[in-house]
Amino acid sequence: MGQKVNGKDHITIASRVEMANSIIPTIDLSPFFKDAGDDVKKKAMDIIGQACSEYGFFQVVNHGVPLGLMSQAMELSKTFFGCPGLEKFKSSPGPGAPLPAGYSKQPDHSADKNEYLLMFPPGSSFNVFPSDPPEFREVLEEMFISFAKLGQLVDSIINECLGLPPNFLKEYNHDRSWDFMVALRYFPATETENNGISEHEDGNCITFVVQDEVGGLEVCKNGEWIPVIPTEGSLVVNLGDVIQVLSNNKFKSASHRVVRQKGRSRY
Ligand SMILES: O=C(O)CCC(=O)C(=O)O
Ligand SMILES: [Fe+2]
Repeated sequence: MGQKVNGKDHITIASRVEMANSIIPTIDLSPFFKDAGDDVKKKAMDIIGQACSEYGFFQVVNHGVPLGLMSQAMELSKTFFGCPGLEKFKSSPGPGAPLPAGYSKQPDHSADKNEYLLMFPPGSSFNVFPSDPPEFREVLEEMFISFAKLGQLVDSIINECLGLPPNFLKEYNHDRSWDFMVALRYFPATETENNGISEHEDGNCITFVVQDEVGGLEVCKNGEWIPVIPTEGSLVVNLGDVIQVLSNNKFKSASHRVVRQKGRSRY
């Protein structure tokens, strides 16, 4: 009997260690930007396919979004969210948008403790931009265009990983006018709670996340929460429900959440 208990304990500990060691895979996308051989691309696609089945999440480096632009957007975002509330509310959403484009703060009763600035594609009549910092709008618009390009590449990779007919996802997603981008600031945790965004799955195809060094994004795998460790310059790719359904559940739309740290905002 003693042995049986030991055996059981051993399995429990082993699986805990395995979970703690789980790392969301990082893939180098540079082969897709140059004339690399098909075998190099295939290797990258195999890892992406496996990450999509196992986690529904992966990270990418050499993704084509300029690193200088990413850090500039992050800095400007911190400057904007550091402005007084009255200033920020000058960019509150206008009427009629399907999502609140412009600046919003979660209401006090919400379990999610964050504020955000949401935008649709550059040129959308719904967009509302702050005038301060002055370069913010231009940088956000550039980021948007850069992410849209990366979105096309990732769509084509996922398309091939799933063995869908050529250009299936491109045609399926031909209307890009409802793509949106959000700059978020999560407030520091308090003594009693640390929820930034409650556990959820994204309902779209693909989400890209740039998180600062504070981190806090966690992905659920087999009931365990795996932190997505922030690495400078890398981007997180998160598959949503549409891909899970189109893949017949082969690829996951994983539950994820953001936990806040004490004493620091997270962007
Ligand atoms: O801020 C993050 O890391 C993730 C945000 C998120 O999950 C979402 O906006 O759907
Ligand atoms: Fe999400």
